[in-house]
Amino acid sequence: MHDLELIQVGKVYDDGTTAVSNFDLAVEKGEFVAFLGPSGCGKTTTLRMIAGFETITSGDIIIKGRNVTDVPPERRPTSMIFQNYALFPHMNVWKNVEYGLAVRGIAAAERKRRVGRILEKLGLTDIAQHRADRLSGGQRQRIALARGLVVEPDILLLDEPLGALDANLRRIIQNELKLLQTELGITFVFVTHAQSEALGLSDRVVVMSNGKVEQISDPRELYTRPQTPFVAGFIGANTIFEGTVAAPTRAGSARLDTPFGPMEGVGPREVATGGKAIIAIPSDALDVHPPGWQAMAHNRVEGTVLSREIVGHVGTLRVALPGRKPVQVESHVDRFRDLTAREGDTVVMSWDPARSTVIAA
Ligand SMILES: Nc1ncnc2c1ncn2[C@@H]1O[C@H](COP(=O)(O)OP(=O)(O)OP(=O)(O)O)[C@@H](O)[C@H]1O
Repeated sequence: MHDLELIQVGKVYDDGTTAVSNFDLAVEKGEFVAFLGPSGCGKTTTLRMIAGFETITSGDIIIKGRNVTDVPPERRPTSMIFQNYALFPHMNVWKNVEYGLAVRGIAAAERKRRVGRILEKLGLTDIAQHRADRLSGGQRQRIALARGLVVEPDILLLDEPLGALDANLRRIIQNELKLLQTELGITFVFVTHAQSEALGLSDRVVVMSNGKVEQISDPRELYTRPQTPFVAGFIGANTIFEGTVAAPTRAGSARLDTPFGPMEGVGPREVATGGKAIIAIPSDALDVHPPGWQAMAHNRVEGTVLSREIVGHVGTLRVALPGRKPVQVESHVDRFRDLTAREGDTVVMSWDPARSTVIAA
């Protein structure tokens, strides 16, 4: 049995805005799933529908085998943590964390036991008597987390919980969050528009655009095998060429005719001969050679070096091609050492067909 299932879930707001359509997802117990996508794509709406704060217009939401579509938020086995934490400013930390238990009618002795335990787990015991509005962003975030966890939910829903923190604190709390999730074995559903956060923390990422699911994959597959043009453009730093499918050359791969010559890549999805398609190449899959390099007749593109930069361990080369935006090659600095090309030089870029993906456009 899944912890959470969304079956063809849709949401049309009263003013006619379609926020989410045909959303299908099944989440295992203990999984960490992130909803990732640009602003307005429907992430928060979906999370709020799971929590029960928003009604759904179509489909069903099943939690642990039970259809909760008509169950109010306080009777769902979920807890939600908001970006602004929504703490009671005048109450102390203990009271903030205890509140949800009191609302649920949990007896005083049990409340004391649970609050004490969760404050200890999150390192908040020493500030239990401090007022919430006198605390730092990191402390407030932990209190919000304690408040969500103290009710012992099956599913913790987190809406951009780290959005208000500075980069350093964000990293620290990301680590804590991941450790806590692994330790408690609770299912986490996390909304973010920060790609690194989604890819770094989750077991699976749901990429959304315009209220629709584009792809549900583990982070690695999202990087290496985008399934839609949107994902290819949104995740990582892919170079994308447009073309027409010349022939599915062999099982699982396809060849495209493009303005930059023939290109071959893995085509995990059905792509019809003669149809429009794109090929996506991760920036670190590109090899750079001197002009005149001819070892491959396909998957080779010639351009002019615009810039060459090394920051830490990463080398970046920007290469201009006629009639399109520059191509970015990223690589570990070691691979750049032997590269003599400088600004203005002609280079040939090539890549292994197995590392590029053909997607129907
Ligand atoms: N109460 C509402 N009434 C009408 N439209 C709404 C309402 N809330 C959200 N929307 C619209 O629904 C769409 C999805 O919004 P939602 O907040 O779910 O997106 P999001 O991906 O979470 O965005 P963000 O990252 O900016 O929070 C948007 O077009 C938004 O304007």
